Amino acid sequence: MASDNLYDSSPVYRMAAEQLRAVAAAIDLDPGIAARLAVPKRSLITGFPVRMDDGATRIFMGYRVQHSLTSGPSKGGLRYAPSVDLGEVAALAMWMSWKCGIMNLPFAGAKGGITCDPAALSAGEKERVTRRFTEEVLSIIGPRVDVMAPDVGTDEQTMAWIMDTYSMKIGYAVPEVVTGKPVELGGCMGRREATGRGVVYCVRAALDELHIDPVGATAVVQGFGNVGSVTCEELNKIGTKVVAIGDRYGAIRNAKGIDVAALSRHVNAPANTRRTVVGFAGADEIAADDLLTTECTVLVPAAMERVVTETVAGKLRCRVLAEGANGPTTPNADAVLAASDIYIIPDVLCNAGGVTVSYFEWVQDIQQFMWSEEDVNHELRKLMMQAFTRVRKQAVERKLSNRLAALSLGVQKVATEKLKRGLFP
Ligand SMILES: NC(=O)C1=CN([C@@H]2O[C@H](COP(=O)(O)OP(=O)(O)OC[C@H]3O[C@@H](n4cnc5c(N)ncnc54)[C@H](OP(=O)(O)O)[C@@H]3O)[C@@H](O)[C@H]2O)C=CC1
Ligand SMILES: O=C(O)CCC(=O)C(=O)O
Repeated sequence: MASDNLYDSSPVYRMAAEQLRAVAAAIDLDPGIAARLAVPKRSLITGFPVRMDDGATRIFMGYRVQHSLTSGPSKGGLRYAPSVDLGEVAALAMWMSWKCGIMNLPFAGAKGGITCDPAALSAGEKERVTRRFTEEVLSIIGPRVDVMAPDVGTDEQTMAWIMDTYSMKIGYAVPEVVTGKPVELGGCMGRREATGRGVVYCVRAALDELHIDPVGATAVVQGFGNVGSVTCEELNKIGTKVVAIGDRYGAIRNAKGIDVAALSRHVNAPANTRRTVVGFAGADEIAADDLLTTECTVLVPAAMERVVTETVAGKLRCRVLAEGANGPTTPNADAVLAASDIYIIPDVLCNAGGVTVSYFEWVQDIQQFMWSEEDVNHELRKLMMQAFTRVRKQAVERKLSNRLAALSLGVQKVATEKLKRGLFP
């Protein structure tokens, strides 16, 4: 039977909806609330024209999905990638709601995206795409409505263009309309590093629980962008060697440990136009398909969704799966992993450092009082470890997997707020 839910054509959205059904069953969620939470509050779809460098006009598809507005302004990143569609963005928005709930942040979930390959756009084209998209979503964003941040394919510069476009419309500077912007424009110290730092705080806590010394442990990381590269640096700081890293173009391996600083220089070298890890002299190239199944203590997917499939799950050779990316593990893979001794740190907890420091940034911009990086990192660690403890307590007391425990805390918080506001008279 054809579905009347227009998000359902996306496998990523179906995966998020399946997770929600599993949580609803596990915590005996009110069916009316469960049905409400399964569908985003509102979505804006826009096809908009941009003049390209060669003079041609190209139409881009952009999306902003606000999963909920119950808990405060909606919050979540903006993604530029070829895979972007309505369903992917809706799933990511739903996950943001649960993530903000787990972290006790006064936000609801949102996400946005533009279908494009950012590597194929010039800086000027990217700026025009960003500014035009901002104009298109102007009526549904704002510091008290919906606050964007970076995600795959976007960065501090993208946020600066959004802030500028919005501020020009309002007539004065509104730094709190986005987070993850340059520090010079009201950005927060440590926001760029926050997601990777949070991942490694969680890894450290998991290794402690498993009585594994991080010194001498090994890691494999998929993705060497914002989250992946900082995760590698932070893993090195706790004594864990990164033995394999991959990106869109391939993967590399060095059993003695990859020199992360040298790899960053290789990736950012002007001659490396694809900014890829491939070709790095300090490691051997391996088949991209072999990356996730390389033997290691900690595996960190930090790229895209649904990479740990049922087949891959059966071949994993790690002790800890730390989900830096959103949605890297499919529900079928979860079923396989449940029968293994792999310790999963689920995405909605593991990568929550980014939105947590975004919250600090929003607070600082509103108060016009900026914190030191030391204060930011101290508060980040405190909130991440409190959430980690809450999730583990829920898992142990309710006999749930870490994923169901984390999701159930997030879902329950949003559901309680909805019920208290009296949406079901
Ligand atoms: N930025 C943030 O603060 C947060 C990000 N996340 C999540 O973390 C993940 C990574 O985001 P972020 O680091 O910001 O994004 P970036 O754009 O900075 O980096 C993405 C990385 O993933 C790689 N990649 C893209 N597609 C593939 C693929 N098909 N196979 C292998 N590698 C691929 C990219 O390679 P290449 O450069 O070759 O394209 C790049 O190395 C996403 O799931 C995002 O939603 C979660 C919380 C916060
Ligand atoms: O920092 C933010 O507001 C959102 C980060 C994000 O997009 C995510 O956690 O997936």
